[in-house]
Amino acid sequence: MRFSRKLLGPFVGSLAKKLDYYSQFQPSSLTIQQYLDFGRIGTSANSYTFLKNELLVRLANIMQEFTLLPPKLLQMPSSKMVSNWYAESFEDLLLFEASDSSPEQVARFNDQLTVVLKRHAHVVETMAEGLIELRESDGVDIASEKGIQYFLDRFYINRISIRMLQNQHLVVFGNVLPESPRHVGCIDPACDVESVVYDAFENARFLCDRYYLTSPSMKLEMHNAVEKGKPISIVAVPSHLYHMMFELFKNAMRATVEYHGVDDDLPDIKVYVVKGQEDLSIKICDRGGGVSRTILERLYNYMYSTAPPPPRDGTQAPLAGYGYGLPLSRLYARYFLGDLFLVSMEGHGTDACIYLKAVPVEASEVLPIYSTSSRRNLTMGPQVADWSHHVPGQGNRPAQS
Ligand SMILES: Nc1ncnc2c1ncn2[C@@H]1O[C@H](COP(=O)(O)OP(=O)(O)OP(=O)(O)O)[C@@H](O)[C@H]1O
Repeated sequence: MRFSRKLLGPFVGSLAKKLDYYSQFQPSSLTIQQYLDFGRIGTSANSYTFLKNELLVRLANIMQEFTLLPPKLLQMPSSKMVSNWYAESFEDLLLFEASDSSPEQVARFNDQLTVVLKRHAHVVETMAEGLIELRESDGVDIASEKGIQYFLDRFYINRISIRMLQNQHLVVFGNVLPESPRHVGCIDPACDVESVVYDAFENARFLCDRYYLTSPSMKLEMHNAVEKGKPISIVAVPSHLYHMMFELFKNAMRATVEYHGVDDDLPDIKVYVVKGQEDLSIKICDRGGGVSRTILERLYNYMYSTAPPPPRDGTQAPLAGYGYGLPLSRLYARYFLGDLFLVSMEGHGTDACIYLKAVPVEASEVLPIYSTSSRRNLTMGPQVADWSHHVPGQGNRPAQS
């Protein structure tokens, strides 16, 4: 039975009850090693049994948080579309709740997963449109903006994790072909970091050349501190690493060309890749003029970009657009307990650093849990600052109660 969503709030009736039920459970974090082991020795029936429950749990946890977004944002056409997609997918997967794990059921489930993956393909852009619609219609107050920022980090990392589970199952046990015979699902047990770096650089350079008719070169240094002199490889999802590198290269190239001008000799982008016992570290250094500390704080904000907005008809792949490159890349890094941050010197350039866990048993999924604290953070107002400092241009104001 389909639940009617047109008349009431986002999630109503029996759907809301099922959401309440599944959101009581915490998502089960897996390590890359567990993904790998299961991909090698698991069976499709076991994978199906785990997934049909885990997907409902992960969806329910985030859908509950969705309902706590500012009502004005939930009323925007694009946000409504996204919430409908989630409700439809949750209902689609509920159909398998009580079913057995016969090969016919598993095949039906795999077909359903394909539909769900396709339905959610444009969630990021559509949610971004929802924010633009909100800004254009009404503006956003600081309390709401903080809550939205907190939600989007959780929403997108949840989405990354759900797609990981689905893709992994469909490649290992369904009809989707792996990228190479070496891959286990979407994981490469011997991901060649150098070739991912080159791939990302060349593709970013292609966009940069097309947009500015020039682009900086790259100087790459690799250092394997674990197996001296050997190429660096790690167990990783190459598409995630590629995504981060591509976004950081686009930013470094844009900053370099805009700071030096198209006619100048452009300074190289320097890249260092080091594999240690615990971390794989990558540093991308540009001389694109850097940013001030005030601006640096805002760069992970989903509502911040200095680039003109991308065309809405999708005609041309822009070099920069919604301002999602950095926040999303940081989520890809954090998803398996890595991190990404920028160090900048205004007037000179920026270093972007990525850290990934080099040991697959330590690379554990970071997943949002719907809880009292998440409810509070989503709905809380701005924090009252308890430090005294002079705000330029505002004079000395009486303390606010
Ligand atoms: N290396 C850098 N040097 C200087 N400024 C930077 C650098 N990296 C990012 N920025 C600034 O941060 C802003 C946000 O970057 P981000 O990658 O999140 O979004 P974007 O590049 O504007 O758009 P897109 O969504 O296409 O990535 C950029 O618009 C730019 O002003």
